[in-house]
Amino acid sequence: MTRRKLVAGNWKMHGSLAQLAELDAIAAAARANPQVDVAICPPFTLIAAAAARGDLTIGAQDSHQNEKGAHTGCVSAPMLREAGAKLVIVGHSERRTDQRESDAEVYAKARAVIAAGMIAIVCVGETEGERDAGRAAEVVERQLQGSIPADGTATQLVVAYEPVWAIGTGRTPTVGDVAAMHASIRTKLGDMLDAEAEGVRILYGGSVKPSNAAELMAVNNVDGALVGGASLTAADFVPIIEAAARA
Ligand SMILES: O=C[C@H](O)COP(=O)(O)O
Repeated sequence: MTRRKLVAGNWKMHGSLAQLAELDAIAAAARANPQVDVAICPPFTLIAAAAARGDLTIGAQDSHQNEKGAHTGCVSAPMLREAGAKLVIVGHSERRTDQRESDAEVYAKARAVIAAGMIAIVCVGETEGERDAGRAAEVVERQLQGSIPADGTATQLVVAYEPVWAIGTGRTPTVGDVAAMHASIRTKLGDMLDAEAEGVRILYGGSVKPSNAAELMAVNNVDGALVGGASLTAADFVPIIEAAARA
């Protein structure tokens, strides 16, 4: 099956109204490479302004699992959609660590995002210690089992494999390790989602740069990238979009 590649930028806790100027060149690259889906996920405060700027797909980095309620400081999926978000990252390893999010919470958040009519990008990935102990595949399988809503459709569900030790470090797994993990994720999705699994895009994330994007995007079952640091400027992000378009 042919899956459209998705290149999503996660700005994390970076950015400002002034930095939204970067989106113009990113949007131009998205228009020039229509075979690739492109998105930027800025902080909550910038979503509405980013979405109002033009036709680039804008996402969020987290969502609460409830539609509304007494949850000070939180933002719900319907609120994100109203602000202009079309997709939401859930279960990023930084939230699993910093906010101690469990698989069950990530599952509930993914369901809320899908129920609000958006795409959920569910993140999974092992720590360095887990990989060194030979437990990477087992850890990722457990995260998938606990975090992925089995009632989702392929069009509203994306998985991002992000080895924690590769995030922001400049280190990446070998192409062979990426291929093995993405194949194992595809198999697990098949067990959970039956035929729907073939359409689910599996992104690779963790130190994706212009210099390594082409080889990563060419790996079997790599359907795009979730990019952190290199998504902050058009100069770095556009070549990654172009590499995905060529893959
Ligand atoms: O969500 C993005 C990832 O955490 C990757 O971040 P990075 O590209 O800065 O390593």
